[in-house]
This record gives sequence, C-alpha cells and structure tokens, in this order.
Amino acid sequence: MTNHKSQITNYQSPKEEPLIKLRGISKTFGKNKVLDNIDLDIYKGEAVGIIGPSGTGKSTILRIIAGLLEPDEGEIYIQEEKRDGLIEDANDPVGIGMVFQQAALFDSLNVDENVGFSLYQNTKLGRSRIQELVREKLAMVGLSDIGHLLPSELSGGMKKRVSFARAIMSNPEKPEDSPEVLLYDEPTAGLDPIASTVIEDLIRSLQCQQGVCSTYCIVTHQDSTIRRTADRLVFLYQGKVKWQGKISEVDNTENSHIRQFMSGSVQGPIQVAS
Ligand SMILES: Nc1ncnc2c1ncn2[C@@H]1O[C@H](COP(=O)(O)OP(=O)(O)OP(=O)(O)O)[C@@H](O)[C@H]1O
Repeated sequence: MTNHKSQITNYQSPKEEPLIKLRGISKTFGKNKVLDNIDLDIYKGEAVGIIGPSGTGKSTILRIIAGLLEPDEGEIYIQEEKRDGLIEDANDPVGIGMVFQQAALFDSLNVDENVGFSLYQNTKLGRSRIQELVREKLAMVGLSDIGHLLPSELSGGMKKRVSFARAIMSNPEKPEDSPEVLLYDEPTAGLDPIASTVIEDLIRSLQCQQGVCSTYCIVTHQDSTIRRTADRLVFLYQGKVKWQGKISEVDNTENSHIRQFMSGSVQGPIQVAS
C-alpha cells in the first residue's frame, strides 16, 4: 500500500476499498518539505492515530484530508472518488468534520450560536429548530443547559466538547453532508489526565453512536490518548510513514523509531531538536 512497505511492519490492509485514500501526497512550505510522497488508507469504521515528533506534518496531513489545504502533489480519493480542489469546491461523497487543536470557538457568540453556526449561516431553518438540534448535539457530548454561556465562561475540557458538538452538527435539509468521518487534532492537548479521559471516552462513544461518525483519525502526542482512542497507528517522521500497525503491536515492535518514540528516549534514530 505504500512504497515504504519494508519499514512498515506486517500491517495488512483490509480487502475492501479505503474510505479515504491518499496517494503520493507531498507538501512543501518554503524550503521545508513536510510531507514527502505519503500514501495513507483509512477504512470505514477505523480509528486511526497519526503520531510522530513535533513538526513532522501530522496536522498538515489532517488539513489535507479535511480539504482545508491542497497538497503540492498527489491524489485524494474519498470513497473512490477523486477530490479536486479544496473542500468548498469539492463534492465529497461523505462528510468530513474536523475538531481543531484550539477549540476555535467564536468568543463573541454563545455556545448555542457556536454549535449552530453553520445552520444559522447556511440554512433557512428557524431559530427554535436550530436550538433543538444544538441541544441534541450538546447532549451527545455530555453538556446541557450551557447554551447561553460564552466560551470565556467554559473550562478547556468543556470548550473541546462544544467544538465536538459543532463538528458533528448536521444539516437536516442535507443529510448526505452529515459528517461520517471526524478528524481530531490533539483533542486532549492541555487537559489534565481526568479531563483527557473524559474526552477519550467521548471520542469512543461518538464513534459508536449510530448516525454519527464511525470513522475517525486522531493526531495526538498523549500516551493515554494514543492507547485509548486508536485502533491503528501511523507513525510519521521526516515526511514519510515510517511505521504503521495495530495499537496492540506498539509495545512489541522491533521498529527503532517507534521504540524510541513511545519510550521518550533521546537515544535512537529520531533526531532530537536541541
Ligand atoms: N501554513 C504554513 N506555512 C508555513 N509553514 C507551515 C504551515 N503549516 C505548517 N507549517 C510547517 O510545517 C511543519 C509541520 O507542521 P505541522 O503542524 O503539520 O506539524 P505537526 O506534526 O502537527 O506538529 P506538532 O506535533 O508540533 O503539532 C512545521 O515545520 C510547520 O512550521
């Protein structure tokens, strides 16, 4: 499935076509080639974790999958359909939602208005109908009676949950656009261990709720989040996929990059920024 197969352990891809398929993706910023001919497959129902040292292009790859950034080279297929351009021009056969590292809420809007933002902007639905949908999504992320609060009145964990509710919001006038895939960029960054557990549980419970997203891709540095939310891991380093495998393989692999990364050792093939 990739031209770096020899480095990638015994990962066997399923026989069906991937829901999301990246082929030969490269991206350079200035002189910095961040992604170098990356192939990546994500299958329906999978929980894929993308890990790797800081600055190795994990968020960049999520933004490319989300259609927020165009690669310099390579192709993206969503359910076997090639995507052209960015998300606003593309007509992806499945909806893809993204939860950003910073909750990215509008400070001047209350929680209701933040979660319902796309419906207020893009539909003719009445305010009370939107509020009903917002309440439904907030309940799914374990929040209620906070619709009137401003983001500044919420804890970090609550802000993340509000951003999840916004990402899973769907337009009942266009059910085909409902997000089937969620992309999480460091959803537990900056949270204490207990708040992280709450978010990890929520990510798993959203995966299992019918009608929401059964497939997700998560970028994280946190060991607990890696272990609790990913079924399969993809390790990026220096623009390449250096390893991929099941979460159960991560502690037994002979791959020296993974061994160093998971142990946090400064000794090994990963160059440590001084
Ligand atoms: N819009 C941009 N313009 C210029 N450089 C960028 C841009 N976006 C990302 N980069 C650079 O690309 C590299 C990869 O960034 P990216 O955020 O994808 O890495 P990351 O693996 O997610 O890092 P971290 O783990 O620290 O969040 C970094 O060197 C970053 O500075």
